Amino acid sequence: MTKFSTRCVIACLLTVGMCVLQYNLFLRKSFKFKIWQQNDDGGMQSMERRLPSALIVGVRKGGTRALLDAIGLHPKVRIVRRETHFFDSNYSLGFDWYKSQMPHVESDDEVVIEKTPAYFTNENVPKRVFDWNPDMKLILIVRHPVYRTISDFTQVYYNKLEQNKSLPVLSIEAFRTDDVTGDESINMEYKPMTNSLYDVHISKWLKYFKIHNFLLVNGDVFRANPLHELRRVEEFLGLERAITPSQLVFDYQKGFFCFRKTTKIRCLGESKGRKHRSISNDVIEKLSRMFEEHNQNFFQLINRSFQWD
Ligand SMILES: Nc1ncnc2c1ncn2[C@@H]1O[C@H](COP(=O)(O)OS(=O)(=O)O)[C@@H](OP(=O)(O)O)[C@H]1O
Repeated sequence: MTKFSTRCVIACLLTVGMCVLQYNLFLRKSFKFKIWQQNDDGGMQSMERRLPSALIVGVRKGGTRALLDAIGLHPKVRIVRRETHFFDSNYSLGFDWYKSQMPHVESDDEVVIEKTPAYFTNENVPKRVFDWNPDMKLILIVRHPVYRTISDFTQVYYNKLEQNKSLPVLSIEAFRTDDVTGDESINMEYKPMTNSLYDVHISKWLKYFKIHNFLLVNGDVFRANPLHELRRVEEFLGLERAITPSQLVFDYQKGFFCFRKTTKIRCLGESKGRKHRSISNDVIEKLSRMFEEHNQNFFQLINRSFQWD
């Protein structure tokens, strides 16, 4: 190659390099200084991640997954698909790790939201969340405690079945009998039962947060009429009403609502809404009696009541 053509190649490369640099600077300026990269579809995707400003903290089997998916229909909401378990199990991994789990955001008015139902019942979580962000928006979706317990028990039952372990019987696991008095009480070592003692768990949160940090979502109403509760969530998150009835599609076969973001309709997986283990009326009545006092305490703590008769 002659000296002249080498110079030409170098000049061309420099020009292309300058153009790429200018283009990047232009993108950063016009997209509020965020770093963008090309995604698989050829479009541009922001590389910025942001920690959540709202958490769905529970309750387990309350409808947390459906609520997360449904609020994710809102154009200004970015959801964290997997349960990060950051504030309970993965805290030692640090906030950089937590941030790496977050979705990409494109504008400052987007709300990032995460759900890990184990947060509600873990003793360490309230203080950790409060120390990090005392203004955190906390969403708690609760459900009739008796049916939540049966749902939790059903999940545990099928997990054990899959692992070829011995299968539990709810009436044996749920209660304890006092050797002296013969009185029966809740087995405080059995999680499907203790997870339903909402008063016990919310008390631990209220040592740090005020009740107005919480939005209480009625899981039984949400399941039958999601939009009713979604409007409350939109308001709580400071968002405009944007989720439309046409995005909530009832699937008659499943007996649940599915969610339409673009053209695709997404229903929840097999482990949600599966047939519950059959429980006798006697056991259901006993469960109701045992939860009654806890429910009343819970209503006092949250200044609201639910129809859980
Ligand atoms: N739209 C829609 N689709 C499917 N399932 C729905 C929906 N809305 C509410 N639910 C109820 O959600 C219950 C599961 O709750 P979670 O998602 O919180 O469970 S988990 O704790 O994450 O395992 C699940 O409980 P079970 O019916 O007992 O399985 C459902 O009743």
